[in-house]
Amino acid sequence: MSGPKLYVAGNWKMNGLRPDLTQIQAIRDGVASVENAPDVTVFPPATLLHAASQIVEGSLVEIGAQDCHVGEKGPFTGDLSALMLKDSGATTVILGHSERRAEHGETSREVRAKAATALRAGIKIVVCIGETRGEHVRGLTASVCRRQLADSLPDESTPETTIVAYEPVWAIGSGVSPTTEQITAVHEIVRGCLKDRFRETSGMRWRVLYGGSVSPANAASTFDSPEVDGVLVGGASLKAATFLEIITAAARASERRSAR
Ligand SMILES: O=C(CO)COP(=O)(O)O
Repeated sequence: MSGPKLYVAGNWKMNGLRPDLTQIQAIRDGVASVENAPDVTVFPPATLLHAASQIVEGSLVEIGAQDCHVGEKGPFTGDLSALMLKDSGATTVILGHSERRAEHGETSREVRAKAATALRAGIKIVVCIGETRGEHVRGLTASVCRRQLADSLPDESTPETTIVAYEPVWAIGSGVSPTTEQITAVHEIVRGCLKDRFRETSGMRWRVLYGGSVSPANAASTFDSPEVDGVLVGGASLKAATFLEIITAAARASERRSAR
């Protein structure tokens, strides 16, 4: 299988104070000793971006941010621009996370505009999509994901700059996750949309991540799906030891894949 290199992302959400930077150090050092390590990006809160970026400088680990403003600069009190994030050392930004869609009323249209701004600023993007429990139960998963993807991704997206994360809202922080087959089915839909939209032959160059209650206990089975190019981890990324177990599971999975 010759897909992209596996990718493990840790979304710290609104967690982390300066003493927690030791976790970033431990992740950096741990990744350096994992053979066939995946690409790893940690997304701490904005207050830690600069310090975290300095810690990972010259290492295999990158630092990302969790949101940006749609504008480049101006009178937007309390907001952060993509250029500011880049200036603090972030290489990537998560956009359209379901927590922002739900709590800040972010629409896919806004996500797409933010994504275009981030790409113009030279920042990579992780665009999140995923259905709610109600939509899942009503059999709307495929249509919701298709629509969110179409509306959230800017035309400027490329496989090098853009990652899609499928995060079913009902799986986030719940300890419940879809079966590997369910994840595979949605990722196939996502890849099909990417293939059609960007006129590619297979869609296999794009990274499609799974997120939602990923843990050391289920990471290996998640990577059993050849459609999974990586994971977006919330709670289990806060402690380096736990996050490194997931990173190691990704490394073993990439070895199994290349042996096929
Ligand atoms: O929302 C998530 C990552 O962006 C997933 O969070 P949990 O891993 O805590 O379920």
